[in-house]
Amino acid sequence: MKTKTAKKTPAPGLDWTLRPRTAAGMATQSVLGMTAVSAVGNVCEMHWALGVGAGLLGAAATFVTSQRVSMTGLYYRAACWLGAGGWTAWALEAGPFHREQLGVLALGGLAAGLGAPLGRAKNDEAQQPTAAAPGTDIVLRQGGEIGMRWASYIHRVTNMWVQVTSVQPWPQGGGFTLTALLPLDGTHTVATLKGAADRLATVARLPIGCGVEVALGEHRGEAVLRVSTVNRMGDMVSLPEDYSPLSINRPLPLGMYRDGSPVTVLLRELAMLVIGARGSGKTNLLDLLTLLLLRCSDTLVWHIDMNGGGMSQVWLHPWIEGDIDRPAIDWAAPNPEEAIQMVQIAMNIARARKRTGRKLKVQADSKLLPISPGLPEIVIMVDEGKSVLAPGTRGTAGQVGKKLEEILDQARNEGVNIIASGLRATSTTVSADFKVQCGLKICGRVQKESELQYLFGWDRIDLADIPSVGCFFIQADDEEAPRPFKAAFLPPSRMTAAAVMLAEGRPRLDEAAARIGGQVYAQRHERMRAAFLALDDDEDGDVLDVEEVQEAPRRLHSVPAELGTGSAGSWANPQELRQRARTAYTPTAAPERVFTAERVDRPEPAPIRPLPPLLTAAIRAFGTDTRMHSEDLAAHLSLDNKHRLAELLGALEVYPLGHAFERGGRQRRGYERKDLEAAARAITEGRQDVPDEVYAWAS
Ligand SMILES: Nc1ncnc2c1ncn2[C@@H]1O[C@H](COP(=O)(O)OP(=O)(O)OP(=O)(O)O)[C@@H](O)[C@H]1O
Repeated sequence: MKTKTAKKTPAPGLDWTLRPRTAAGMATQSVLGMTAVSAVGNVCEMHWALGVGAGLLGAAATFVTSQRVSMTGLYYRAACWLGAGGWTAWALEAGPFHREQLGVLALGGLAAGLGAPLGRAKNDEAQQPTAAAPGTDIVLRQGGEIGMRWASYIHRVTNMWVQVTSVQPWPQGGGFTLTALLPLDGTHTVATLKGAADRLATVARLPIGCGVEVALGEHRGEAVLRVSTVNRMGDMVSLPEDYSPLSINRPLPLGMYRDGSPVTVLLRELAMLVIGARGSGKTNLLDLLTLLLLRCSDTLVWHIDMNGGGMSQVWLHPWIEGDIDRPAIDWAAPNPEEAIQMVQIAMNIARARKRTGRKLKVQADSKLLPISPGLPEIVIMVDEGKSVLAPGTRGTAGQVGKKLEEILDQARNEGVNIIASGLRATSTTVSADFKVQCGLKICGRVQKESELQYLFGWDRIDLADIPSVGCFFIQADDEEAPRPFKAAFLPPSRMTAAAVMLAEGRPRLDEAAARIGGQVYAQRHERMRAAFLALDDDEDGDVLDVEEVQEAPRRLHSVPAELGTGSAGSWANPQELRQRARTAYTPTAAPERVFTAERVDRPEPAPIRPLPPLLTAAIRAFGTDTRMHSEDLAAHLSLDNKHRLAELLGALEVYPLGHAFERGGRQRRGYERKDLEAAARAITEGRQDVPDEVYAWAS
């Protein structure tokens, strides 16, 4: 009786090509070919020199055209050509089919056949057919045992037999990428495999945090499966200490996929929606996005967080404390009144740019308004969006929500974009329209799997793929399955240091837009300072007073290790951790006040030490370059000469590079930007003293 499987297995077709399959076949074909050529040559009375010429030509061509062949292989191939040429010349001269000639030919053919492995190209071996899956006709040309096993899993789950063409282990281990050809009968598409990804992970018994990601290969009949076999989602992805300029026109790095490749987002083109329950790592992700946008020399960051401006506080801290003159966040709205003014002005700016941007687009031959430091993008980041994004929200918050939808609809091209975040993804927290307008969707742990389905419009997503805090799914294309990734971790101390270093160099709103903003925009910093200082007063009163701060270290000892500095790999379910933290923090003296885990998780930032103006000016002088000659830097800082520069920077333990480098056609010694940035960090973190003479420098 024929089984269903047998019906689906493609019948092997006849192969009419003359390509030899084995070494013996190749030797036999060559011997027969030479015999035939010499017979025809004798009939046509060809000169014996033709045989010699063909042999020499073939040997020479071997050295020129052979790829991935070892030296021994090249000599082997050349020897075959010379042997064949010599024998053919002999046969042309003496006439074919003498007994000695045929004997020599047979011996030569045997020797060539035995030596064939020497001449094989380096990956030929891998292309040899390996064993077929038991009971099937499939031939796994590559992929070996793993490929066979996965072809069998795929068959078990989808009832289709694929041909695995390669299995490539990931460079850093922890999984492999498998490429497979789908059956030629057209009964299945890559979508079948996409829909079966979580079942495949189950059948393969992959560990928690591991899974299968399916993508289209080089053509419609090829599928690529990224299979993770070691849970790397618990690893900490640390952020390189780099504050060099970026651009909103280029992809920005957010973290790492399971296969170790970077996750990047192109925010010039797409709005973003970030969803995650409390404790999912959403705040860290928003902080990371803020940092990346602050590094963009062509982007202004506007924050809306109507729940007390929490998203902006650490970033504004050095400015509120008077350590820097300009806030890193260009505009922060901690209440609905400020937020509505912000979104109205943003929309007005977009409308004006629509009218005036035509020429710029034509000049730049671009459909999108060309964004640059002189015409910056405005990115409005909205945290805890439920209060504004939920359909039916009334009052000022509701108006803010409507305006944000309008911006999403109409302003992206004109360089006004939105990153919104919320705790839940349901039809009552984020409207379907808003969701659709956000081309980039990111979701961390949420209360229900149905929220993932609502957000991504994708049926089979498993929360087991994002097992720990800081893990998210990302989707930039509704047709593609969301991919799990681990966000890079940004410690709060790095945020304050970055705010100090980046604030001064932030771009300014273009004049036309600033005019539209009028007095409301011009006076935003006064209102921000007053609003955030008022929030400080509220918080101090409600949450933590001085005695409690002194009490806190004693209570901290009872916090579960996972919430301290323990390794990320050991994190348990975030909800559970938060519950345990709450228990550990239940105060004995004042039961009505409960210190939440957030307090523990987000320690107060270290005190900021002002950066010497000399250093900030020097860092700015590099622009987008990484190195600068000493003479140029000294001139930029209006210093008498490079020796004075060396004295002042040397006092901050910043020294010129030990070798000369080329800039502007000249080879000179000079400084590296990252050394100056490291000194700035050391100063803000209190590791480096600043002598008075360095502070005394004025531009
Ligand atoms: N990508 C990450 N890698 C490692 N640790 C992280 C990561 N993201 C967050 N954490 C840690 O997890 C804890 C919770 O993170 P975070 O505050 O970002 O969560 P949240 O979802 O915003 O929660 P809440 O809304 O309560 O603030 C923090 O202590 C933070 O140190």
